[in-house]
Amino acid sequence: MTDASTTPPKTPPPPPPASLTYGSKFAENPLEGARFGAMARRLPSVLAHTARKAWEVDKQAAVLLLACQIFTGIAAAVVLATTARAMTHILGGGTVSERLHGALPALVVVTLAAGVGRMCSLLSSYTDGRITPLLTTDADVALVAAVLRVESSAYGRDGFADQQEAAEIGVTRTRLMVQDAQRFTAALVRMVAAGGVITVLHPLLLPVLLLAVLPAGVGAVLSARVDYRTHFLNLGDRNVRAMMRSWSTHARFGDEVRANSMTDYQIYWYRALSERIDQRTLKAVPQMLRIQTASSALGGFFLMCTWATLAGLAITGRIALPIAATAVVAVQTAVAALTQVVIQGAALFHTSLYLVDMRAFLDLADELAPKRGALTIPERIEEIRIDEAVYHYPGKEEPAVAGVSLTLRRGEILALVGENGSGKSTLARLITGIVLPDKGAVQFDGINLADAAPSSVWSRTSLVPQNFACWPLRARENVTLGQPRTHDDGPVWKAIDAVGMREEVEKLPQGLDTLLARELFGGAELSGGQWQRLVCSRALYRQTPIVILDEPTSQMDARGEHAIFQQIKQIAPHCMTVVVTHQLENTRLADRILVMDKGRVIEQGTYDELVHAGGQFADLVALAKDR
Ligand SMILES: Nc1ncnc2c1ncn2[C@@H]1O[C@H](COP(=O)(O)OP(=O)(O)OP(=O)(O)O)[C@@H](O)[C@H]1O
Repeated sequence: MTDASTTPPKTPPPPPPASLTYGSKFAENPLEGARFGAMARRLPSVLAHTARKAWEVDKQAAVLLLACQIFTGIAAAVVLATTARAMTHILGGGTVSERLHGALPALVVVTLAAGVGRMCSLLSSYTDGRITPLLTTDADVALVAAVLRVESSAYGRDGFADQQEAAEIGVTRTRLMVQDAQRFTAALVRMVAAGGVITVLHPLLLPVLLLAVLPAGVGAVLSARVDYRTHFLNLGDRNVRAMMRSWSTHARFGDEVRANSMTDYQIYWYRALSERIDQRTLKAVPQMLRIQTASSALGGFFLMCTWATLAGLAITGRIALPIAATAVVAVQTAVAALTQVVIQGAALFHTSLYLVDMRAFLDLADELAPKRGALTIPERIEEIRIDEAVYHYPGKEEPAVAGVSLTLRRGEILALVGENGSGKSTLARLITGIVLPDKGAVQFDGINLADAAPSSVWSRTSLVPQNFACWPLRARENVTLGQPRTHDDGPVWKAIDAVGMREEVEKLPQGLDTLLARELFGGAELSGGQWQRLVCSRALYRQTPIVILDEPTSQMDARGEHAIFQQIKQIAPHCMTVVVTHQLENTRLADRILVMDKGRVIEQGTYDELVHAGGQFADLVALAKDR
């Protein structure tokens, strides 16, 4: 028996993942309100786009694909027309052997034409196999390049991540683009051929036949709409789920997850989010069933009407028996082709929706690419000047940097200090030209960064960011990344020596050639501090006139930190150095310290001046000592 008063309270269940809904101008599903006609009108442009893309990546295969489509149509027409001739003989007068003998040439032609048709279909699959991987890579690379080229501020823009996720689906769908287009045009060509033959046999058959297939077309388009709507509603959740999956299953964060007993919650969270996505998907299933049942029933009814019309025409003697027999084959061919036209047309339309998302994202990325000037920053820079710079992050009311002015000269070391969120990293980003101020200006030797080519600006800067990437590349590339000079390892070792990492790198299984990713075959892993030293060595290797170090030694031991600050002193005369740090003792080496608060500079001076000034800096130094 348990005493209720001593039973520990039951832990409440964890909250479900936050429900993510669009609340922005991207909240509009482009399909809402789109009509059947508008969708049908889109198909030619999708076909033209596919053909253009196929032509760009493999001209030979594109021509072969086109030829196959034309020959498929010709073969289908020949099969049907020649079947009519064969039927005339088979159902005509004479003995069986005489009738067969008469029909033989036509039957040979039918067999040959059918063989050509089959051959064309095989060749089409072959060309699709040649074109599709190239097209997919093209789309994938275009997407990665577009994301890499946008202004950094775009990442924080409303809806950017979701639009990127939608575009990613577009890349996946590119795999189906050629196949859908090829199947659609093959069916269209077969349908035109069969339709032509049927019209020649009797003009009444074609309209009845069209009625039989139209419901399937409408059904397929409606299904595509339901499917896309589900996809659209799930977009935000899927985006977060993908991020969560990548973080929670990454080896690098494995310890944090386990030792903080996050595992069960993460699984619960992941499952809960997946179930929410599933619920939306499952909601669409009965809708799909209703659409398909209605379209099949209607289509079946009209098909019966077609057969009844044909029977009526034959019974009343308005078409001869051999013609009626040919019409049976032609109707069957046309029904199959028409069904394929509508199904493949809907599939193509469906794929086009995702391709439109991809195109829209690429256009957006284009729009968000730097629109700065083309001026070149000289190799040697004497002065950085910031005039009343203000910067707001998208969606934030308070500016992260609220009117900062400063001048930094060659040979100077500037330290930025202040409490969390005071705007130090943002000011460092402004100095590096990663973001441009909303108001005011940042100038390198009189050149406003808004007028300079970004690549020219960044070829003059080295940045050790607060959160750096541990690139799964070889040790050498981790130093030279962004500035590869692989013909000689001398400068690489010099940079590695400068951060005191030679021994560790030499001990790696393949030295500089070691892949720094434990999770990949043959890879090795560094400690947090060793990674940070390597990132600092990259900044030293670049030998640029501007060096920005945002908490560069936060993970280092005393020896590492000492080595880095020695290096900073050593390179300082040749460049302008900005160090963001919370280790106030380290600011002693700075020529000037800027103390930031709420995006403003509230104090500045040398260490000795500030420590005796009785301001925030002195307070922070006192707090650091009072531990
Ligand atoms: N990418 C971002 N998007 C939106 N707001 C941001 C972003 N980065 C920073 N901020 C906001 O800008 C303000 C200044 O941030 P910043 O990173 O410059 O501060 P900091 O002084 O470097 O802080 P810390 O000492 O914690 O590194 C903060 O209020 C922060 O929330």
